[in-house]
Amino acid sequence: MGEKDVSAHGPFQPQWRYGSAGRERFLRASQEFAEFDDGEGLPAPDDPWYWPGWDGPAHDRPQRSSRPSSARARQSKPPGVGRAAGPAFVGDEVLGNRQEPESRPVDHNDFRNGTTGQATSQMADCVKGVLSRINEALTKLDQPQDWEPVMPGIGTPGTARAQQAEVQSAEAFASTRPGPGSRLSARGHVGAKSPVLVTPRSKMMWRAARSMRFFAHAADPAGLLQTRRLGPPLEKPDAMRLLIVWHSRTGMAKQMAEALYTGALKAMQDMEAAETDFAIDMLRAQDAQVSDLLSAHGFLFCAPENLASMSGEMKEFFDRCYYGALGRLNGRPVALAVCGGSDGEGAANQMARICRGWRLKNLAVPLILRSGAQTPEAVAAAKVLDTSGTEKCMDLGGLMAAHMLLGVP
Ligand SMILES: Cc1cc2nc3c(=O)[nH]c(=O)nc-3n(C[C@H](O)[C@H](O)[C@H](O)COP(=O)(O)O)c2cc1C
Repeated sequence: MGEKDVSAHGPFQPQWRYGSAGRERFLRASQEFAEFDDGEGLPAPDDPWYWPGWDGPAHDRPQRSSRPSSARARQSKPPGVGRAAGPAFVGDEVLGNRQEPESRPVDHNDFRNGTTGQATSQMADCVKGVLSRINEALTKLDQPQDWEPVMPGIGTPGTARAQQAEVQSAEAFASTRPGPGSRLSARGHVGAKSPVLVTPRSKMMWRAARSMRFFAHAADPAGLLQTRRLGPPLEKPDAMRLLIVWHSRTGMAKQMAEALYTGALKAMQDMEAAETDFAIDMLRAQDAQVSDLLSAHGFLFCAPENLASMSGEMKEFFDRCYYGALGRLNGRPVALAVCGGSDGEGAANQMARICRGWRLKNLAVPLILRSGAQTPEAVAAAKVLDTSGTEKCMDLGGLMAAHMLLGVP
């Protein structure tokens, strides 16, 4: 069978499948459609919305039958009213924007007025109402810092307020965290200098960080495994470091630590080591952190004996840092200096045992100096380190510095 020759049938002719009755129905439907779509709102030839092929402007066309169409009958509209008078969209009904056709301004070229503009302002009012109701509910619930409805463009109910609430909640959280971690307060998150845009994403990130801190806090509530440096960055971060940690109540151990420092510095100068190559950090026990231990290559611990033990503050330093540094200091050199009234062995043994736990290499037997204080008055009095004691401490400090600078294994 050959290919069908469509040209043989001439131009396209609609085939009325249902005969004259079907054709009648089609024409009636077409007319109803034209009636429904026609009206005052139709474009004129000089209208930018007018396009060629349209069957001319409304006034050129024959008047339609005044018989209301079935569509109009359903909508109970007055006859002769065009499309613009009908409900523009369902939002009009919802927002109560329905107006009588005569009073309703229609300008298809100006979307700021007429249907679109009115509906938009109505919607904005509606949203504002919803936001104010949310605010009201939150105030009743007394948790405004957890939810802050913000809608840009139609009035932001206080970005500054949201920031303030966030800072408050963060500070409240930070204040509940004991230990060194509390210094990492919310100030780092919401800085006072730079403005912070509170967005859903920033809130999400902040809450995620808070959750992580919460779980970290739950896993290590006392901060015993805290290794991050708190405070200013290290000076000379690339240098070899000698760390002197000390505590003193009446001044003797402090002078011993200073003599240790002087001796180490002198050895460094004698060996012509550059300042950039060798750093000596002297920290009071309460200020020393795990990060200080980890960044040091050698240690001098100096403390008095109190009640046959090392002093409480020195013990607190070891307690606080022991597990955070455990296994990370192996093989580094250490030397101990202790002062006592008549003894000092107990404190020296305790510190030496801790250093063994850290697997530090003991460079010398503990230096123990005795002040001879026996009475309460003598114990409470300020101490002065004599020349002999100073020299011994300087020798120990110099020994440690030389050992480190020579790189003795
Ligand atoms: C509460 C207290 C307890 C002390 N217990 C001892 C002790 O058990 N054995 C000892 O030899 N000296 C003891 N002393 C004396 C101090 O160790 C001594 O005065 C030391 O020089 C103090 O060092 P500092 O000046 O650095 O604080 C004690 C002192 C105080 C205040």
